[in-house]
Amino acid sequence: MTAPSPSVPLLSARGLRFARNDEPVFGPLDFEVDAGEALLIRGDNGAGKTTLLRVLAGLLRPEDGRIEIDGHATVTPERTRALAYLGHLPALKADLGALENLEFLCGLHGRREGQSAEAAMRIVGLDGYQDALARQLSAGQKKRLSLARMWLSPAPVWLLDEPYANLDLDGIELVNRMVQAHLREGGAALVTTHGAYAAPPVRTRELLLRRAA
Ligand SMILES: Nc1ncnc2c1ncn2[C@@H]1O[C@H](COP(=O)(O)OP(=O)(O)OP(=O)(O)O)[C@@H](O)[C@H]1O
Repeated sequence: MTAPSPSVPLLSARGLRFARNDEPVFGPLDFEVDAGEALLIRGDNGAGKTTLLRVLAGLLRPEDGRIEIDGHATVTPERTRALAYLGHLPALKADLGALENLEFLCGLHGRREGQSAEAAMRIVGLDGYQDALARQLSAGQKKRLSLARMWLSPAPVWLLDEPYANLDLDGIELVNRMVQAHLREGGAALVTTHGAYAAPPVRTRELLLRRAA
C-alpha cells in the first residue's frame, strides 16, 4: 500500500445524494477522509448509514454527486479495488471451510502484501478453525472471519458497517487494533455506528446522518 500525498484526501465525496423512488434517503453530502483517519458515520436507525456505505462500495448508484479516491474521480470497478466492504451479512461461502473462504476471496480481490490467510486467522482468534465450514461458525466467529478477509484485502479504504455487532469485548478490542494497524499503514476506515458502541481510538472525523424529512 502506498500512502497518498497528504494534501489530497484518500476518499472524498461531493454533493453525494441518494434517493429511492424519488424519496430522498440522504444528501447532498460533502465529506472526506485522509490516509490515517477514520470517519465515524453516526445516525439513528434508518438514517441511511448502510445505504451510504453501499453507495460508496458501488453496490447502489447515487442519484447525484462525485466520489474521488486519492484525488481521482472513480467509476465503480476502480473504486471496488480501492475499497473493502464489511456489511451486515458475512460475505462467506457457507459450504467452504474458513481458510478456503479466505483463499477464495484473496483470489477474487487480491491480497495485502506479505500476509497469509493462516496468519490472518490467528490475528482474529480463529486458530484451530481453519477447516470448519463457514456455516458451522457462530455469528461472532463469522464476523471474525470477515475481519480476517478485511485484513487480507489490499484495498486502502475500509467500509465497516457496524463492525462491533455480534462481538464480545475481546472482539471489540480486536476491531480497534485492526483499524489502528490499518490506519498506521496509510489506510482509512469509514465506520458506521449508532453512537452507543465503541469507536476506534484513532484520528477521527464525524459525519452525522439524519433521516430525510
Ligand atoms: N432494500 C431496501 N429497499 C427499500 N428501502 C430500503 C432498503 N434498505 C433500506 N431502506 C430504507 O432506506 C432508509 C435507510 O436505511 P439504512 O439501512 O441505510 O439505514 P441505517 O442508518 O443503516 O439504519 P440502521 O441503524 O437501522 O442499520 C430506511 O428508511 C430504510 O427503510
